[in-house]
Amino acid sequence: MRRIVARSGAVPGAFLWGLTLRVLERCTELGPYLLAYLWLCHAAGAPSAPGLAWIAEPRWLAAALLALFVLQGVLALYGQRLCFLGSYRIVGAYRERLLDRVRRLPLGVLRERRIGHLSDLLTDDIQRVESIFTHVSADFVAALGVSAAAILVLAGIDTRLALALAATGPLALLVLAASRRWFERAGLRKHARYRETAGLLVEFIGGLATLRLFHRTADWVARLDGAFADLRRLSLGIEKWGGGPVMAYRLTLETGLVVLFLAGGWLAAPMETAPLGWLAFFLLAYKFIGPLLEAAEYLVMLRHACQSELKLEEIWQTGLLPEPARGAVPDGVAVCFERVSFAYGEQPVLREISFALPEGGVTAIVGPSGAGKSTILHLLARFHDPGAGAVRIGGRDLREIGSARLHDLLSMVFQDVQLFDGSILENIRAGREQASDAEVFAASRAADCHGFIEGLPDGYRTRVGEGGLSLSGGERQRISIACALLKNAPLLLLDEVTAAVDPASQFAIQTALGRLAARRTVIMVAHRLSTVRNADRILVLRDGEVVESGTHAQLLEQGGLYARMWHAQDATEAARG
Ligand SMILES: Nc1ncnc2c1ncn2[C@@H]1O[C@H](COP(=O)(O)OP(=O)(O)OP(=O)(O)O)[C@@H](O)[C@H]1O
Repeated sequence: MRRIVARSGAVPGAFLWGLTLRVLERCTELGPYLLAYLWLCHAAGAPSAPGLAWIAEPRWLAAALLALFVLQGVLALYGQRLCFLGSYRIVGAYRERLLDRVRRLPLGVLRERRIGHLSDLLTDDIQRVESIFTHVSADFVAALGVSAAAILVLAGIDTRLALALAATGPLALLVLAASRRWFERAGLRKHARYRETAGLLVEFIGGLATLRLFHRTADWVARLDGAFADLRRLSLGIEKWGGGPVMAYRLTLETGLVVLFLAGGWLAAPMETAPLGWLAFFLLAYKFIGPLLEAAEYLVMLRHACQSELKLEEIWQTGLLPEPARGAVPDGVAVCFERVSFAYGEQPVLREISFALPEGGVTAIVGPSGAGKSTILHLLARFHDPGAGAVRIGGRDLREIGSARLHDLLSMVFQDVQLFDGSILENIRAGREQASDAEVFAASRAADCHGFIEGLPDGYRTRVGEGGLSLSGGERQRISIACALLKNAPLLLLDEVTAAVDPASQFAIQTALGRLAARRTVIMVAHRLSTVRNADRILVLRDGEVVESGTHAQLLEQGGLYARMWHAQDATEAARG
């Protein structure tokens, strides 16, 4: 909770006041027992404490009880109000800062994280964290508070018996503390497995058609069954072992009553007012143990909420890219990689790679799968910063230019275009918010998507994305190209945009790209070499190094990797007819 308050930057004053009032409210529960005890002492003829003679008068006793209940009501009202107000203030500020953090996460990290996982974090997990403040913590602290007050009152009646009653408390706490770390680790293990299983499920559903065609569904179902069985085992383990320590805690606490009896017997005549004193003592003993047992239940809820907080903490621990206070202005968009190395975790992808691309024209990056082609585009768009070396645009290091200015300079079209939930018009206009309808239509015509959009029932107002119309890969790509055209950025990065579309769409996209490439600097990653033969220069990448560069004709003449890849693709396409 301290970490959440610190991350939120909110002042926890109201919340702490609320907590205090809630603790006081619960402490008033002891009042009737105390009054009854004092009254019984008086009735039994025990000498009453100075100033407590009024206890003999039933009307004063009734008035005291009434005052107590009114006080309890007032404390409950203000305590809850302040707790809720303070909680929502803290969690609201925390949520805002968290969203801001997510917004500033490196694009590479956002691409790696599954959307589902992030939205779970920002909805379910944050809600669980919210519940710590709004409900669980106040009840938990109030329960601890009333227990503490009860044991103090009991100590006032008889210190030795109070000590006997509380003797097992530390042991009970030890049981809980010992199990905490285990519970956390088990929770994180389950969380990791859950993420893997969710990922497998998404892959399975996405690739179901292909899997069926290749009769591979049975293997996948077996794999998924294994993952679910594992998840079930981990979940049961958590419930079993997570609940176990809480049971042990309750048992150890309740043993305090047994110790109390033994101590009572051993001390023989412990109190002058026995047996009335004994009666009051046992009633109050339950007010000590009862809330502590309640607290164990809140503790289970707290532990689940702590799991969620730990998951959210991952976001805070993910480093942000350093951003300059004022981004440097590059001189044009000539690109230069200077001895750039990059690794995903431990896996090196680019090794001291250097090349320079002049402004204007089309550069294609080709090479075998996994060579690091997309990674070059990702570094250029500053999804990540390089581990070593420098990526420059217009002579300035991207770290000096800063992400905001850099993103103004470039447009990127991916192979897997994600359109957001909204109309087609809004999706294209994302390229330039101020663009008029006429400019959007012009960009769509140039991207060769105006025709099919006009053919849709609601035209440009047709909704796409989640719950909307599903478009083909080629159609989505042309919309994305229209968006890039509208943005009119001088540097264009294309990541295998024609890899997964049919020849007709490929032709349409190529034509649109041709328009997009005019007057711009284009860097494209391509698998199909036929789509890059007209590029002004081609970089051939293998194992994270540039092994060849030149035009299509020059590279064919060199007879190296490019030439071999070209002939291999040529032969495949010829065989396909
Ligand atoms: N987010 C990531 N986390 C970990 N490894 C990654 C990540 N993205 C890519 N890689 C790995 O880095 C290597 C280079 O990936 P990259 O996508 O740059 O290659 P590529 O040449 O574009 O490959 P392809 O043509 O198959 O798309 C690959 O081995 C890939 O598995």
